[in-house]
Amino acid sequence: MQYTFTRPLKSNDEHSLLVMLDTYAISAYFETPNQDKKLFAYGAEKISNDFNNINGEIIFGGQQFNQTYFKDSVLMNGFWFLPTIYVELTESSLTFHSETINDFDSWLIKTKQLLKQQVSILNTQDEEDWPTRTQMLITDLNSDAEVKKVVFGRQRQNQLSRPLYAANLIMALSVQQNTYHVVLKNQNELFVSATPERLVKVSSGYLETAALAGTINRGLTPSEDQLLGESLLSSVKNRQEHAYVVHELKQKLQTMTTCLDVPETPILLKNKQVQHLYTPINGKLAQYGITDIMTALHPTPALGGVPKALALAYINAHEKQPRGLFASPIGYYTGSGDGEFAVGIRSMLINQTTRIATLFAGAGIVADSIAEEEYEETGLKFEPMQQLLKDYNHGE
Ligand SMILES: C=C(O[C@H]1C=CC=C(C(=O)O)[C@@H]1O)C(=O)O
Repeated sequence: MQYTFTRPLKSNDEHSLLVMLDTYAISAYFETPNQDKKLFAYGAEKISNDFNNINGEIIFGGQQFNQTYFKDSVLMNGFWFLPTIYVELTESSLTFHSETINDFDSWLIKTKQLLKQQVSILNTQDEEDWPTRTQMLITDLNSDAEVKKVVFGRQRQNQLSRPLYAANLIMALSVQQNTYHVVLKNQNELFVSATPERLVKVSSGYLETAALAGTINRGLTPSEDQLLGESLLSSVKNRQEHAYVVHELKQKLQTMTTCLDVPETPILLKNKQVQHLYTPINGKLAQYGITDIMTALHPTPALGGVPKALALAYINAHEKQPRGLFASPIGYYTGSGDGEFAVGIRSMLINQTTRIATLFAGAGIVADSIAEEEYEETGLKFEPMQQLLKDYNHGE
């Protein structure tokens, strides 16, 4: 971009940058799990619902899960934009990029006060028949040898008393450790995710992805937590669920990378509410850019199922609502083919006009899954966003 400069980070920069997100009709925020990078994007020079139709120095956004139309939403049907301004924070520095503004500090000074307005949840609606439908899926998996795994999703709607601010949400997200924090804003819609799952990161020809599938709750004490982790690592059902993901990532990436490193056994990745089986996978890319990898991998068997086509057909036919950006790539890519995409799970869509927050969760179902356990697991997976709606009032 025309104007770019870097300076040391000042103590209130981050706060001001967060508040600025709400003053633009279109904006985005992307924070990595180890917080080594925080990206802020403001305003749009170009917009498209298809990443194939937009390019530029850096593009932010998300792809819809599949072609199923998500009613009354622009964001959820695929939303990509080239920002007017973007800012990158590292631990100690700030880099500002803009096509039109050449004085960052006088732009930032226009920041309004952070507004703090209490929000309450007026009512909550769940898909109460989900365990029954999941039991039907388990029966189908046991009678149809061809379908091995389906990641079955559910949604929960919370009616809120008032609209929410992206800045307050992001501040309140800080309790969710070891996860990406992503917010995409378009007009009256906000998509928010505290996802532990990376789809892919590409940096100077080096690729990092991971298999993340297989879940158990966290313990109340360190020893209980360790026992739960050990039982997850030795669970045949969870190892199978996980192995499908590793196998497919390996297959897809073998022809697209060199020096592909796929560890034999998973380790544990611990979040606030759950712990997962996790296999980090790395490789070198000779000719492909990040969007090629995204297209090849999405949706992995951690979000769709095995075999992919049959699982997606099942999801389309049996989930109650389209997914939109749930379980889809969200993040950014650059003109040189680098970038990072997380997967939009542990997520919600907020419609500021209707004041409905729709929460999303899914679970990998295999033949020996137990419907009630999967219902509990998806309940835990709602928690990061359900908690966020409660914590919102206690934000800064
Ligand atoms: C689909 C979700 O999680 C996926 C990622 C990690 C573990 C999963 C599992 O154990 O089922 C899911 O495959 C979700 O959180 O909504």
